[in-house]
Amino acid sequence: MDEEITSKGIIGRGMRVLLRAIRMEPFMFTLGALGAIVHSGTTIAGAFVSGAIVDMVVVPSVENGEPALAALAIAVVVLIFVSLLKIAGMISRRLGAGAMQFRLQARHRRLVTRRYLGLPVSWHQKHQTGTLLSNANADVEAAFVPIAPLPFAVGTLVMLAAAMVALFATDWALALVGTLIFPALFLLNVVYSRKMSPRMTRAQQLRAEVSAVAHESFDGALVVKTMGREAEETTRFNVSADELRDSLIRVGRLRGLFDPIMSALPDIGTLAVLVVGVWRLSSGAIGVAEIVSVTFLFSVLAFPVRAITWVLADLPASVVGWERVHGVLKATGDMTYGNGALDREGPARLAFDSVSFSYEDGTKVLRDVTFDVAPGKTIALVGPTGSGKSTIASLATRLIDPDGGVIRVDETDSRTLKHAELAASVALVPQVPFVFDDDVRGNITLGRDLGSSDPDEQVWNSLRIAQADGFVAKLDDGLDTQVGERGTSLSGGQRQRLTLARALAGRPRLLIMDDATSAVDPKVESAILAGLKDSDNPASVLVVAYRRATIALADEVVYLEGGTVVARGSHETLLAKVPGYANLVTAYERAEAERAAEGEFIDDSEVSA
Ligand SMILES: Nc1ncnc2c1ncn2[C@@H]1O[C@H](COP(=O)(O)OP(=O)(O)OP(=O)(O)O)[C@@H](O)[C@H]1O
Repeated sequence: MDEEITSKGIIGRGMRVLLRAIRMEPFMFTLGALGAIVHSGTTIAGAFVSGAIVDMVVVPSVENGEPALAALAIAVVVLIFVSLLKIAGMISRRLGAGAMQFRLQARHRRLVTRRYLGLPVSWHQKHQTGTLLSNANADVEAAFVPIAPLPFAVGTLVMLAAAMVALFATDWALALVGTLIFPALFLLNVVYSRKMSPRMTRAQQLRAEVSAVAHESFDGALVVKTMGREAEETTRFNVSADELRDSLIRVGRLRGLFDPIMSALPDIGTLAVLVVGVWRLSSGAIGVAEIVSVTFLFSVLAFPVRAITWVLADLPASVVGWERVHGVLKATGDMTYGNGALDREGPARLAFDSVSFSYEDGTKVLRDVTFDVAPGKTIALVGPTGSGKSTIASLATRLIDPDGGVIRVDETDSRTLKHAELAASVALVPQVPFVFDDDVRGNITLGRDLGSSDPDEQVWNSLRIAQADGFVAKLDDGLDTQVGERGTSLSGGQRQRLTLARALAGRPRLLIMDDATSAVDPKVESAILAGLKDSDNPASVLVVAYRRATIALADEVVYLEGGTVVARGSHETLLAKVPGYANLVTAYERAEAERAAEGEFIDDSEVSA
């Protein structure tokens, strides 16, 4: 994604981002821009009111030796009126600009996050989590930074145009100074943003890199600590952080060089106005009031002109941020859905019909896989590592789609089901359990309507079948106990059982367990499978199994080797007839006995009644 972002045509691309932002927030932009125009108009008016005051109050007072009180009173009223208008303009400009910027940021954070959830697993596997965090945060912010000064800049443009008209109306020689200074300001701004663009692009990329490295270090904290790699990991982070620092210093250095030049130009203008003005005054072409007005005009212009600089200076970062955000928003690979619906009651049927699948690298992982799980039956999926068991689990839950063949739930091709229909009937309990930073109840319900008059009763029911009710009852606050990042740390087996209870709480009609009870004591695992069969909502089960006891509880075994179904039948038949299967199960049994001897399931052997 990053390679596509170049500094070519940055102003044009930046303007397109701004126009898109204006189209998305027309009301707030209008409020801000109108406020800015009023502010600019009153600033120019202020310059000419000052000139008029010199002409009508100061000069007559000096000439007559007594204050021109009536004119002074009028001047005060006009000045107060102009100032009040200016204040109102400023408030409206700031409100409009602020609301526009923060609303756009919030909206795009939501869009990016929603897009992440919509994109398929394959897309996520290709993108680092740190980069995704940076897209949703730093990039969204950067994309809309120029929005804050945008209405001000628009107002300033109007002000510059009005100032030019006023200058020409006053005196051509003074107008000449303006025609030199104003374009020079623009030119400088353009040069600045051209030079800044590649520096900003690099800084933004490095920001994402720092975030990715940091995320990986935190995620792998356990490995880093146990392997004693803290120093190396810190160095890796420091290298990234130093690179970002240097890159930001390069940005700052350029800003430091251009900023003073940009503030100095209007002052040079003021100086030129004084020189030209004195010459014009001596030749009688203009009066003192005109010189005061124009000098005042140049001095009040110095600050607003910076607003244009702010917008242009932040354009490169905005373009980079926006293009990274847009990269996520336009990412394709979405799954398509049909209108099909499934029954809501009774165990479901799952059928794989000549299914083949390859990951993006092109190697075929599954070939012509055909098997079915009849309603209410438990099928054990057994096979050596890498034979394709997890891939079958992902296909059955439609995390991925097959390249060939059909997967049917009941009698319906799962690709023709409407969105979320499959999730209502089929639940996956993954290999690696995930516990949210929430209480036990929240982790089980996930905010779903469990369709029960007593949701807690249903939560306890699921915990019971998952053999998790015992340890949850012993937690200090029961279902209210915080688990996950902020709360109680759970053992591996407890996390697995909580994840299983979460799947069960949705009363699935088909349960796919992908090695989901590997950290659970074998006795507990058997109790779970037995409980599933006896439950009030019996489901069909496809279980990736290793243990003889688990396999023995299944109605049938599907044995995979190298992505194809080699045999299917009862455990005893396969044991007797398929040497590969017999070797594998015996090897598992030996490994299991070693794990038990090492006391691996010590915290996890409690079986509830
Ligand atoms: N995201 C991926 N991209 C590319 N190849 C993958 C991906 N996931 C798995 N594979 C490959 O697909 C094959 C099947 O993997 P899968 O995880 O389905 O096997 P498995 O039988 O579940 O293995 P295990 O028992 O070790 O969990 C393996 O060769 C694996 O390297």
